[in-house]
Amino acid sequence: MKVVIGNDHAGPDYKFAIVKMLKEKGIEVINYGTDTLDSVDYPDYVHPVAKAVDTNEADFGILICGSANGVAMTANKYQNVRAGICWNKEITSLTRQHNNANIICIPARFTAIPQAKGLVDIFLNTEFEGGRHQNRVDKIACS
Ligand SMILES: O=C(CO)[C@H](O)[C@H](O)[C@H](O)COP(=O)(O)O
Repeated sequence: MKVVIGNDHAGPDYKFAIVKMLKEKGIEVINYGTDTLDSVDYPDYVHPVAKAVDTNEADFGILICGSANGVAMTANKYQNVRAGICWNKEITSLTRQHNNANIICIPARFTAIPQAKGLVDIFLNTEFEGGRHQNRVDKIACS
């Protein structure tokens, strides 16, 4: 499994903890996020992640900003990206099971680091259910 990760200044510590966890599990992870707390513009760090997922260079993406809204809005501009904002376990499971999300967006300013690590673990280990949900996912595209 190949994972790409991006974050703005709200998320370096979250990113470091998540990357460490993934590497310990033997998962390949590429860091496109900023590594400092200096203020940046989140789209600059989202586009490389979304492009990698959109083109199937990566299996999954992880995006982190303060509220998760900005990174999700940017990533969902890409035709093959389904980015969902995840802040608890059940929402995270459903985002995979029902929506076949390929990018998890984590609100760093509204989750703790251990919680965020747990959500990533759930996201990467939950299967899409298909069936009626496949029909709905197929209708997301606007053209
Ligand atoms: O949450 C975000 C975008 O949805 C970003 O993390 C921004 O940082 C957030 O909008 C707050 O901005 P600030 O410059 O960190 O105050």
